[in-house]
This record gives sequence, structure tokens and C-alpha cells, in this order.
Amino acid sequence: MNPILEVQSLSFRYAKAGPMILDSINMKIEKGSITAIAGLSGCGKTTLAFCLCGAIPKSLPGIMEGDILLEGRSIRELSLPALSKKIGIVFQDVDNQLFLPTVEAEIAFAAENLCLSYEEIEEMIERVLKTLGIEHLRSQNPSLLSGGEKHLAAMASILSLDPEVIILDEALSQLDSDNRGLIIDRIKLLQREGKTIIVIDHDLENLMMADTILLMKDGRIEQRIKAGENRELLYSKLTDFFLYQNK
Ligand SMILES: Nc1ncnc2c1ncn2[C@@H]1O[C@H](COP(=O)(O)OP(=O)(O)OP(=O)(O)O)[C@@H](O)[C@H]1O
Repeated sequence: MNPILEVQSLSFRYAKAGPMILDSINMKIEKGSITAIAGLSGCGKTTLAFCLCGAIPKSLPGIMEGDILLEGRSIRELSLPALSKKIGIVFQDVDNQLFLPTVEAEIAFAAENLCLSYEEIEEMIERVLKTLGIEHLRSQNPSLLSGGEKHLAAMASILSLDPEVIILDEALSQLDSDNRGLIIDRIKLLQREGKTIIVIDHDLENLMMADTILLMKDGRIEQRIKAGENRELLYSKLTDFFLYQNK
């Protein structure tokens, strides 16, 4: 099967004389999979997410070597608007991502910028609200929503462009267990619809939803763990990795 994303010898530093933040990363992400990227704080997870969605090198400065192929094409050749139609990202701090007065306006924003017609936008808003099961939030002010609802609103805003790949950067980390369960359910639903999901997280329970877990250390992928293994064995591999690193 052809990977939807292929990272080839990716290295990155934010400044010429600065430290290597990503160091010779190679990885393939299969279409329709859930991949988790985990590792201690500062190991480079968010920087890798910025590279995967094209923000690096398109809008964040730095020195990038290697390449990332999206459906076989270098992301360097694609414009940011073209990339945002293919890859959506939800950040940990959703408050910085939600700035409009209603959830519906958040969902419509990117589509309006692409000059879609009123009918197309209406249809798209309804589709996205239904997919995430949040029709009741349509007219709500995002800033007044609960943590879980805010994450769903941020997911809705990126689903408006119907991206193939959805990156969730620590989107679950500040949620209580009910809200976390809600978002995990929606992630699995999106996977069933054929979306490719990349989840950045370090909570062992959250990592369990992935098909593949990539463990990062100092800008490198240290281990690749295929899920579907015995749950206890998986748990103990992950615990060993984090315990070893904390020493
Ligand atoms: N804009 C920037 N300029 C310079 N250095 C940066 C910048 N952003 C991040 N870094 C550095 O890059 C390294 C990796 O940061 P990154 O945020 O990618 O790690 P992370 O694994 O996502 O961490 P966390 O789990 O805490 O979010 C850190 O040392 C960080 O200080």
C-alpha cells in the first residue's frame, strides 16, 4: 500500500547555529491509519507536526533538510492553501485557534476564504456538525464551551476543508476522562470514514487507540510499535520507554 505521507531523512533546526531539533527522521504513514507520536517534552513532536502540515518550511523560519511527500508529491511544491485542504491540524491550546463568535462561523471561515458559494458552505457546515455529532453547538460561542466541546469545535473548523490527514497535537491532554472518551470516539469515527489521523500525545491510555506508535527521543524516532499487540505488553513497552528516559 502506498503511504499517504512519507518523511525522508528529515532534519530541522530553527536557526543556523541552533541545535538539531529533528534528526534524520524517516517514516511512512498509511492512509486510513491512526499514528501516535509520543516522547518527552521537548523531543520535537510539535516541530515534526509543523513539518508534516507544511507550516515548516512555508511559514516558520528554519533550516530543513530531507523531504516530506504527500501522496507522492513533495510538500515543498504545494502552496499552503493547497496543503490546508489536504492536512488539518488542531493545536493543544485550542483557545488560540478559535476566534469567531459562533461554532458555525469557525467552520465556515476557511471555506469563505476559498470563495465557496453560500449553498456549498451551508451544506459543508451541516456535514461537519453531523460528522462530529455537534449540531447543538452550531450557534454557540466557542469561548464559552467546555474543554471537550472546544476541541470538537476546533476539529470541526479543520474538517470544513475535508482534509485527508488530521493532526491532533496534544488535543486530549487537558481533558477530563469523559471529554477524552468523546474525542477518542470521534477520532475512531473519522478513521472509519477513511481519514488518516496523527495524534501527538504522551498519555499511555490515549496512545492505545493508535495502529502504530512512534516513540521520539532527542529529535529522532527511537522505536516503532505496531499496535494490535497484547495490550499489557504494549503498556509495559511504553512504560519502559518513558521510565528509561526519565532516568
Ligand atoms: N520557534 C522556536 N524557535 C527555537 N526553538 C524552538 C522553537 N519552537 C520549539 N523550539 C525548541 O525545539 C525543541 C522541540 O520543541 P517541540 O515543541 O517540537 O517539542 P515537543 O516534543 O512538542 O514538546 P512538548 O511536549 O513540550 O510540546 C525544544 O527544545 C524547543 O525549545
